[in-house]
Amino acid sequence: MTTTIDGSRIARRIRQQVAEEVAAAALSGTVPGLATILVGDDPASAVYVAAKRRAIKEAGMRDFHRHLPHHATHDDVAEVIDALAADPEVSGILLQLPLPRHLDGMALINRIPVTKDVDGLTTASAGRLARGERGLRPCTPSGVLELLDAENIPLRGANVAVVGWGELVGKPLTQLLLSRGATVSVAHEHTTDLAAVTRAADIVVVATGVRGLVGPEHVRPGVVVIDVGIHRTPSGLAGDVRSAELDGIADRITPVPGGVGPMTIAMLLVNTLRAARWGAEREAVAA
Ligand SMILES: Nc1nc2c(c(=O)[nH]1)N[C@@H](CN(C=O)c1ccc(C(=O)N[C@@H](CCC(=O)O)C(=O)O)cc1)CN2
Repeated sequence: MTTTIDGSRIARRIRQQVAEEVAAAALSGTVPGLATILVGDDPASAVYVAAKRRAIKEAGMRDFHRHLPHHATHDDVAEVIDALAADPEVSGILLQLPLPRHLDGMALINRIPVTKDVDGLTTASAGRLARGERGLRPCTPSGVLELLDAENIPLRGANVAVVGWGELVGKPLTQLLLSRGATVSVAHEHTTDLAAVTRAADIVVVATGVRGLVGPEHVRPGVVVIDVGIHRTPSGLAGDVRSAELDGIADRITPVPGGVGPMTIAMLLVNTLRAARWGAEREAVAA
C-alpha cells in the first residue's frame, strides 16, 4: 500500500500556527509585512503571487505588492527593490520568478537585503545556508523537509537522492539535507545512470522540470518519493514523477497538486515571520 502525503493538510496546520504567532506579535506592536514583486504577465506567476498575497492576508500580515510591466528595465525593478529594502514596514521582499528574459534575475535578487530575503535566494543567503549560519532558507526545499518531518521520516543517516540541480530547489535542498545528516546523492542532466542513483536511495526528491521523468524503473520498493514538479497538461496538473505507476511500490509519495506546492506558500509565511523578528532584533540593537 502506498500512502499519499497530504501536503495541503500539513501546510494548513503551519499557516494556522503562523497566524497565531502573528496575532501574538501584533499585540506587542509588530505586524510582519511581505512585499511581492511581479514583473510582466506570466499567467502562472500571476496565480502564484495571488495565492501568496491571499495567504499573507489570511495570516494577518501586511501585503505590499508591486506590479511592473513586462518591458520594465533593470533600473526600474532595482528602484522598486531598493525602496522596499529601505521601508521599515516591509519585513520581507519576494521577486517572483521567472523574470522576463531581458532581466538579470540574480543581479536583481542580490539587491534584497539578507534579512528581508524571504525566498532565501540571494548569494548571501546561499552562503549562510552552506555555512550553517543564520539566514532565511528557500521555501520549497524547507517545505520538503517539513513534509518529511511531519511524516516522521528520519533524515540522519538516510540515503537521499536529489534529482535536479536548480538554484530554487536542488542545490539548497542538498545543503539542507546535508545539514540534517542525510547522505545525499545528486543526479542531474549529465548523470549517465539515473536509476543507479535513485535505486540506492531511501528517499527520492525529484525537481527537474521534466514531466514524468521518474517511474518504477528508478526506485526500489518501500521508497519515499517527493515530487516537486508541476506541469499544466490538458488533463490537469502533473509532476516529474509517474506517480500512478509507483502505487504499491513506494511506501509514501507526494501528489501533484496538493503535495509540495502548498508547502512553498506555508514556508513563505514562516520566513516572513522570521524576517520580521530578525528585523526587529536589528532595530533593537541599533537603538
Ligand atoms: N520567487 C519565487 N519564484 C518562484 C518560486 C519561489 O519559491 N519563489 N517557486 C515557483 C512557483 N511557486 C511559487 O512561487 C509555487 C508553485 C506552486 C504552488 C502551489 O501551491 N501549487 C499547487 C497547485 C496550484 C496550481 O497551479 O493550480 C499544488 O502543487 O498543489 C505554489 C507556489 C516558481 N517561482
